[in-house]
Amino acid sequence: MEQRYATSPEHVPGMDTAELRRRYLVENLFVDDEVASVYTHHDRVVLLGASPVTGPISLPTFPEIRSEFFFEHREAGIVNVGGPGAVAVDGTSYGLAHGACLYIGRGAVDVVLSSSDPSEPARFYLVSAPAHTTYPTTLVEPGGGIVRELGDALTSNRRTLNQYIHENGVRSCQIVMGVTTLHPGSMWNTMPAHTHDRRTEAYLYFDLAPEARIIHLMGHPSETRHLIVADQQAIISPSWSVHSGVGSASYSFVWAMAGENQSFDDMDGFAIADMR
Ligand SMILES: O=C(O)C(=O)C[C@H](O)C(=O)CO
Ligand SMILES: [Zn+2]
Repeated sequence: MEQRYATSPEHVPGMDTAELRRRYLVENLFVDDEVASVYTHHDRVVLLGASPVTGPISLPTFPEIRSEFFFEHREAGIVNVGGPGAVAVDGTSYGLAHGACLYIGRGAVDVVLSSSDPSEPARFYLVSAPAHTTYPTTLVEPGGGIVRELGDALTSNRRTLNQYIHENGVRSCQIVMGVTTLHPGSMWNTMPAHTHDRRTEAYLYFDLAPEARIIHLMGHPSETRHLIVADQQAIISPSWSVHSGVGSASYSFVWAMAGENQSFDDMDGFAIADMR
């Protein structure tokens, strides 16, 4: 499991492109028949990617989390960004279509990930945080949860948010998770941008054409930097960082948060005119 220690906004101005990418961009989450994992010390969030091709993958535990099994002290949300697949949790199988979300509560022992068709493998993206109690493992179908329409075609930011795991829906200890899909012709996500100093957030961009890229903005609003991001790559966004992007083609992204509270609207917005 790759370890990424926490950073502060004062570190960012001194970083070159390679260091920004090494600290905040997760490039290779999906390797056939493997589990890739990154532990960020921002709110102790774990990002994990699994792509079962030749057979099912049993979710391992990792020495870095000092747990007998992965969910001994943790919970997670999983979104499938690949072909259809299934996740079996202690013997109960949940089918995950492309874009579906599964919440797995603390205490699940045996988690097995599989693809329905090896020629179109599932790609399971998992975001996990420490959990103090157990909530029921629950599946949300693509397009489910609370739906919010934001932005306007005239400002190229019309988008639909599906809130899957949140305080008024599928319950969790810390994880808040959903998917945002840009409408045709709209390219800007999360603009106007915001921070939420009480939560770390991670984005995973998906359904982006292979040759297309996202220009993702990060950093303190008064000192932003950008990352050029390809399909199925993730961003770690510390609590002090804006997280917003513009695509060179249409795309969706999984957003997930953990931290002090689960209040989606607890954010501090910034007009673009005030950003640097
Ligand atoms: O398009 C958006 O705006 C988002 O999806 C915003 C994220 O959900 C987010 O940043 C939540 O804090
Ligand atoms: Zn946010």
